[in-house]
Amino acid sequence: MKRDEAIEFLKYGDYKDIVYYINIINEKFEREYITYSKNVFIPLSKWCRNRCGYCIFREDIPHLMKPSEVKEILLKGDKLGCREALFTFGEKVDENKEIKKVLNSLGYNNVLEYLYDLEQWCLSNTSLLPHTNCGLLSYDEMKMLREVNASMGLMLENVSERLMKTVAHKNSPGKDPKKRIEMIENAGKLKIPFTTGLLIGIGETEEEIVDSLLKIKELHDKYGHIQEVIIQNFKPKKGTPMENYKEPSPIKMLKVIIVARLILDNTSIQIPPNLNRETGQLFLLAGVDDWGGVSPITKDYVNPEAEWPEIKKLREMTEELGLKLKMRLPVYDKYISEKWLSERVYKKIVGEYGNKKLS
Ligand SMILES: O=c1nc2n(C[C@H](O)[C@H](O)[C@H](O)CO)c3cc(O)ccc3cc-2c(=O)[nH]1
Ligand SMILES: C[C@H]1O[C@@H](n2cnc3c(N)ncnc32)[C@H](O)[C@@H]1O
Ligand code: MET
Ligand code: SF4
Repeated sequence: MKRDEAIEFLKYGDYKDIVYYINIINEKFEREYITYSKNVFIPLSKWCRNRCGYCIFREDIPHLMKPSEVKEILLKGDKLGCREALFTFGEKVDENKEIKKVLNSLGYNNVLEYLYDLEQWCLSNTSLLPHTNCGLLSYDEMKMLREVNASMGLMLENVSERLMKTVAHKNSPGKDPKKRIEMIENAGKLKIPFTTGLLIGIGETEEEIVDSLLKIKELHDKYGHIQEVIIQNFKPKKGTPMENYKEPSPIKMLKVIIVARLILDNTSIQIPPNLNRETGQLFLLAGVDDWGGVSPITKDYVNPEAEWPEIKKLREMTEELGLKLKMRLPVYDKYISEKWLSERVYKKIVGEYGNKKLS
């Protein structure tokens, strides 16, 4: 889909245009399965150097989870059949002096050394595979974490520089699209299976949505590492600067998903089911093929009000459309190879799941 056509459709497309494109999508993209990843969410620290206008996750208190707390969640998740350890936390939390002190007392110089140790422990002691999404990282930092991660992620959010001056990102230097694009590009150079995505409804224009998708496509064409793109709908949170902003309508989301599907070719498109309880099922009609991480024990700390549907419910929602629900690992099947994974993670996956079917 060309840029102009996509913008025109997002702005003026009516019900006939929507049906027209949905038909094209379903002729072109055959699907049998909709995937999800059974995970535990580990919010290592909620302090963050940024202050995004939409974020309820961030806390001023400089807190860091203890090793014992992290291990307890990992072991509990392991017992319940989870296969992903999602480490999502504030950006550059060791810029905070008190967090730095705690890290030093644990014997670490910085938070990524601590994270590496926890992820290493996770690989050695559980069947879970780490996925890190903690904001901006340098080339060398990602190179180090690649050893112990099955995949990593960073939301582009949007390619718009303009948003850096609005309530969404004016207090968040880490949301500068130049820096985010650089990190996604570095992940490609390092051959890290990568998750990125857009946050829809934070004051962006239709042009900016299309340009963000085209940028992700460009990076993927160059490196082949984007395993999935999350189309995340903004949900207003009480007490945040954007609490009175409207969330995107279901039709807006449907149109963005259509455009994403037609721009991104075969890259998976993820819709979080807890943020789209009523509408998620309809989005499958437009080419969504992944429900993302779903947890039986931990909440979505980024959207704490939005409960996870049970796997049983997710299966019903999927099967009603004649599709099948399939569990995946945090790394998509097509990236499970020595090219895309460290020796350690690759061997763990092949050894542990090689002859077993995930259900
Ligand atoms: O529970 C959540 N999981 C989130 N995840 C987890 C995601 O659903 C899975 O971890 C990946 O699909 C890997 O399996 C993210 C992962 C990223 O790399 C980037 C952004 C997100 C955003 C969220 C989120 O808001 N809530
Ligand atoms: C982890 C990811 O969660 C998203 N995120 C942060 N706050 C919100 C919100 N209020 N609604 C929906 N998504 C949000 C951002 O895109 C971030 O990168
Ligand atoms: N703080 C990181 C970011 O916004 C991780 C997700 S938000 C909790 O990129
Ligand atoms: S969305 Fe991420 S970067 Fe922004 S304030 Fe929240 S934790 Fe920090």
